[in-house]
Amino acid sequence: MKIKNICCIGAGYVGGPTMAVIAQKCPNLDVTVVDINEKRIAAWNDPDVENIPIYEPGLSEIVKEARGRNLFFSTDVDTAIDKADMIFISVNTPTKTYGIGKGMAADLKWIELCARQIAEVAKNDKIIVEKSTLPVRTAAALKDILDNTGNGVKFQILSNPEFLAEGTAVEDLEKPDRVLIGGDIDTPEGKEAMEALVSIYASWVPKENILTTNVWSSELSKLTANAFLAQRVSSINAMSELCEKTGADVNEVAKAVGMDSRVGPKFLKASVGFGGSCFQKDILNLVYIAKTFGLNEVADYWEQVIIMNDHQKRRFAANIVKTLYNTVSGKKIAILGWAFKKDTNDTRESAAIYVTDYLLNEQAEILVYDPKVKPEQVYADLEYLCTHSNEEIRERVKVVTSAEEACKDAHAIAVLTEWDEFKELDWKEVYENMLKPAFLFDGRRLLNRKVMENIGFEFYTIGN
Ligand SMILES: NC(=O)C1=CN([C@@H]2O[C@H](COP(=O)(O)OP(=O)(O)OC[C@H]3O[C@@H](n4cnc5c(N)ncnc54)[C@H](O)[C@@H]3O)[C@@H](O)[C@H]2O)C=CC1
Ligand SMILES: O=C(O)[C@H]1O[C@H](OP(=O)(O)OP(=O)(O)OC[C@H]2O[C@@H](n3ccc(=O)[nH]c3=O)[C@H](O)[C@@H]2O)[C@H](O)[C@@H](O)[C@@H]1O
Repeated sequence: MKIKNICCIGAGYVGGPTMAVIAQKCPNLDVTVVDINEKRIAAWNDPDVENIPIYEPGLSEIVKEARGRNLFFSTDVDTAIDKADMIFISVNTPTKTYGIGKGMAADLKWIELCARQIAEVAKNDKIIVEKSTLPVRTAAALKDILDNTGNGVKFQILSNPEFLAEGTAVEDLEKPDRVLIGGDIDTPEGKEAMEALVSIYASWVPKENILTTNVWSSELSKLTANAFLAQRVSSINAMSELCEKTGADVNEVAKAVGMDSRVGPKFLKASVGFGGSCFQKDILNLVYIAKTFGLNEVADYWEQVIIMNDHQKRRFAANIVKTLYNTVSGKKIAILGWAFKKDTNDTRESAAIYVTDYLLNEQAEILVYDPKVKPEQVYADLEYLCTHSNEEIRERVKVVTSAEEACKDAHAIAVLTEWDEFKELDWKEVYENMLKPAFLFDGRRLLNRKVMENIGFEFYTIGN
């Protein structure tokens, strides 16, 4: 099957970068990314490519090269569906906030809306690709909707989960460890659809890195991969607390453990807790799926990863309060970094939100600085928790434009995102402009204890 037109529904952190790279690598394909969010599409089309809505190193250059040539951004979803031979669904699948499965299951309403819209519009056979992260067996539900509400045209459903990490999206897309494609391996039409998608990726990914499986394995592999990664972070974070009690250093422990080739060195960095839009939501979803099958031990096992992560965020914040003589009421605390990791402007589930909320409960005055996050996002993140009134948040939280400004006259600093620029700060000057004793809490193991203590800081870090 020859694919000429591709459409992607959802111009977010996955749809945007993924389609930009496909368009760049396959100039013979026309790629249209559509979204119902007009502001987002306008930003993707902004003549100044630096204003595209997602910050990822290297992304603006790719968009500049491909946009208008064979990469298009539009709000006209129907036309894009109609034209496309292959449709990627890359819409959000957040945790449900209502009804059955509230707080655990994935909310699939946007996925279902896409399926119904595709069924209504499609006039010829199409390949539908699940790019969003979905519960295992979602492809069956999609097929049901498409086949029962469509115009009699044929749909092949593939699962092609995305493994990119934010901050390194372009690199991950250009050199993926693997591309996973699940499909109906038992029918010629299924195999043909899988081959069509394989041939797109094969334009730049070595064939041996393209893995094909049945559709259920592919869907479940994505949830499993995120659960394993998050579990490593929770495992090392659990050890960080023990290190603090025993005089061991978690970085040394991680290095010693990670040098075992069976364990490997990656994802063993102790931190204030993992954030990001997916780890928590995908594990909760896994827990929910296990529970629905009555697999309570399986569910409990994975839920512990989240429990440990919540504990890590809470104990970091509690340590600030305890160290500042058991009260932060009216004290200025500088929060350095709001994004959930460096090199992204994404703040979803960022540890900074929860640490700040905890400190607001204790009536602290908060000054936030992040090089890529806009003030409105900081306020929106805190307001979303509904634990403090909007007035209180705006009164107690100020978002400033430099780290120096945030730290001036502060009682304490908390480093919550590992931005490179925080390493390069003139810490001596920062120290001089703070109230004394000057407390510094490093939630990222970014700074050198000896150097900071020599400057004069009361220094606290994770796992040491
Ligand atoms: N953010 C990440 O790094 C990764 C995310 N994923 C998964 O990819 C999926 C998308 O995630 P993100 O891109 O981060 O989400 P996002 O929230 O940034 O983007 C989703 C977009 O879909 C649009 N949308 C929703 N319903 C629509 C509809 N019916 N028609 C047109 N547009 C619609 C929304 O307006 C939004 O702009 C999720 O399932 C997520 O779990 C997978 C790997 C990495
Ligand atoms: O499904 C997804 O959304 C994606 O989730 C993660 O990617 P992402 O959340 O973008 O970023 P990570 O690099 O995994 O970091 C997640 C969180 O864990 C933290 N982390 C990571 C690694 C580590 O050793 N320690 C640690 O605290 C990070 O600071 C961050 O807060 C996975 O790494 C991707 O493979 C996956 O595609």
